[in-house]
Amino acid sequence: MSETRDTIYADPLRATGLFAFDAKVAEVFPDMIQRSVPGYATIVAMTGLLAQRYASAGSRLYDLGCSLGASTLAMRANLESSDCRIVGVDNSSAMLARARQIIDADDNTTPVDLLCADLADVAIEDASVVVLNFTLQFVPPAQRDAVIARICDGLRPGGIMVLSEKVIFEDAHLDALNIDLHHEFKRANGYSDLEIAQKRAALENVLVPESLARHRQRISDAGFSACDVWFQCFNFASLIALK
Ligand SMILES: Nc1ncnc2c1ncn2[C@@H]1O[C@H](C[S@+](CC[C@H]([NH3+])C(=O)[O-])CC(=O)[O-])[C@@H](O)[C@H]1O
Ligand SMILES: O=C(O)C(=O)Cc1ccccc1
Repeated sequence: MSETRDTIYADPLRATGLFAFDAKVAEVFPDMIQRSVPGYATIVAMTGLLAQRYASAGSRLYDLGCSLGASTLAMRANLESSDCRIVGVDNSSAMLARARQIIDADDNTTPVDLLCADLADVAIEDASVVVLNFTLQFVPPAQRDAVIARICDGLRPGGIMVLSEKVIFEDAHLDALNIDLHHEFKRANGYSDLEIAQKRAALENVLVPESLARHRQRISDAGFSACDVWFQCFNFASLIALK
């Protein structure tokens, strides 16, 4: 299937207001995220391998902020444990409507429940794998401690959380360098300086990145026994946390 190209920020007249996961974004999302997030395809694919290793029989696997279900599909394709269910959660009805179509077209039979809800309100129960792939960065910072603590509480012992995020660097020079390298990555993927600047403005105070040290502290405070970065490219990183 050919992907619809993301031109949302190409025209100065069309750039209005804050970034939102509406129908226009849902339509171009696979192209947008692939051209905007270095390592995205690798992170999604490796999430499938992590799920294969950590899923336990009869447990639930959560994809929080599932968008079109990329991580859900990667986990579903790799699962070897019996009687698992995957629960995809997203608060964008436009994203979930498309996710439903994509998941129904997949011939794997592991059950997938899709919930249109705020991930902060969803019960996490009897989980072996919880994935937040570039989602916590959109949750208001004041809610983040409680979200990660509830995930830890809902995981079985031996379970895993995969947390992928845009991050900031404590050193101002490294921060500026990595932001610049990310913009170079977007330019190399065909985005113009105008598109990069307009999207950056739209994401201000909507996508709120934190440092890896902040994430590690929160994960430790929540009760996870171990955590570390398993992937990083510029200011995009993914951590695994073990219960
Ligand atoms: N509070 C919230 N509750 C539920 N969903 C939310 C919330 N806030 C934002 N979202 C949803 O989180 C998703 C973030 S995109 C995830 C990509 C996906 N994981 C992927 O691997 O393709 C990442 C990005 O676009 O940078 C969007 O679909 C939002 O609607
Ligand atoms: O495009 C960016 O600058 C990003 O930080 C990544 C991103 C990807 C998709 C939606 C929102 C942000």
